[in-house]
Amino acid sequence: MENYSILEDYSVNWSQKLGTGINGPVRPCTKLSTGERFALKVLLDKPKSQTEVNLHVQCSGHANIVTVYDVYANDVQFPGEEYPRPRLLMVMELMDGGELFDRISQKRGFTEKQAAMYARQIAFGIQRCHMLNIAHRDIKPENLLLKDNSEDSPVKLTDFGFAKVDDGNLVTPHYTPYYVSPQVLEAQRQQRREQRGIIPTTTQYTYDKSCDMWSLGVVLYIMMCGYPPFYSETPSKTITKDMKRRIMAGEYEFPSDEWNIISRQAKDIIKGLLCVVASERMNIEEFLSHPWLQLSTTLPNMQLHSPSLLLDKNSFEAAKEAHSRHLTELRLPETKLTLKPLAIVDNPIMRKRRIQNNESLDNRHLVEPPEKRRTKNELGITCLRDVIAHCILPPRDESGDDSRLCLSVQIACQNNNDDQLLQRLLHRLHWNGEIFTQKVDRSKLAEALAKLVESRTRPPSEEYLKT
Ligand SMILES: Nc1ncnc2c1ncn2[C@@H]1O[C@H](COP(=O)(O)OP(=O)(O)OP(=O)(O)O)[C@@H](O)[C@H]1O
Repeated sequence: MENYSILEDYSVNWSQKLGTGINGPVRPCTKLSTGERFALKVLLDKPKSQTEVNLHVQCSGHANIVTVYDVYANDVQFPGEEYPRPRLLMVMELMDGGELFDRISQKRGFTEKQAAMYARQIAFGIQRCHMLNIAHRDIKPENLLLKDNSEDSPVKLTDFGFAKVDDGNLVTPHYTPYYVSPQVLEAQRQQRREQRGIIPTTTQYTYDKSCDMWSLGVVLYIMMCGYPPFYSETPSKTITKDMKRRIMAGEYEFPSDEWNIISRQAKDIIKGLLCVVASERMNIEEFLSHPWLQLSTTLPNMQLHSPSLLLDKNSFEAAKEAHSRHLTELRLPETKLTLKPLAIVDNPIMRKRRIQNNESLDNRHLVEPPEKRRTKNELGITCLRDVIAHCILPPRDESGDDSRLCLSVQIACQNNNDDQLLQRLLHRLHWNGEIFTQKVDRSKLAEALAKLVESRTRPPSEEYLKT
């Protein structure tokens, strides 16, 4: 990143726009030393933009990702502004060919084979991101640009404004049941509970990479037929309730008017992508090795209907808008609330419930009935699992220290207060009852707790049952 003025290296055409997004126009610029033309994206210098630039730079340098050449941190004052503001100026390769779908709409004789060629290129771009453990999270027609106006121009992925390092992805093939670590199973178990909405947990999980695959499915579907898989009967710019229900239920069709000329393999690959259950959705490697993408395969040479249908600007705009909204919803889990375990909640409703359950303070000295002890044990285990999950997938907004982990351990201790094994294993990891006095090895902690949970959840042996 350079701190000196961009104008020492480039001349910027501030009045021309190559395109406009939420961050304002992308403008053309020319390198002074070579006369070469580039595209300039200007972002307010904020943490979110720094992440965008960072992740884009990391993924850059691949044939199917728009290359970032230079980044400048300059104070820039635009007309109407009272003072210059710190901005990041990202110099990217110039994509002169426009958006992929605009090109397709102009094509005569667009075939399945050509669609497969584009799909492969988009997938290579996604593969690059996923290999770096980066989820793009905004794969949509507007972010698929063509290098130039030639027939064989490559398509490239751009706009890393929603990209993030995907540290919570549990659905890649590395987690096949045979190789899965207990920690991952633990986290998956918790995630399933969370998805069913049964028990609120303190940890968040994401399926970001698999969201990219879903989006790829939508893009591919549109490329094949010209309309989106999930649409509302009355075209609207927002995502309707009915559309949402269909998306959630994975209800889409291959209407015969457009799809009867399309191969079974193409439909098969789309089904693999538009699979509602994220863990069963095709991942990028599976996608790229699918027979439909092996260009040696003989694909129907029929002219697809998509170009003519994409020409209907109104319905295409509505489809793009709806897909964008769905992407926003897919990204929403980040803002989920975190809730306290029930055991430590102390509010009037909980107090009343406890009294109704004969758990009032007066009764505390009484020996608890066995089923209540079992519930207590379950609660203790849940808290231990919360700690394990915290170690494996720390909450996104966790600060650099262990304070939230310590809180989670304290809660687990309170709910497992008669467990000597727990006390001993924590002691070995330098737990003083409140904090870890040395930097704790989270994977060791998770592993030790997983063993403890396992020992407490193992069914009684047959021998024991006989007595
Ligand atoms: N490298 C490029 N070369 C040519 N045009 C570009 C380039 N990058 C972006 N554009 C054009 O500018 C538009 C906006 O770019 P981009 O999507 O990166 O901006 P954004 O402000 O993040 O937009 P969004 O609203 O999609 O999040 C693109 O849709 C495209 O038309």
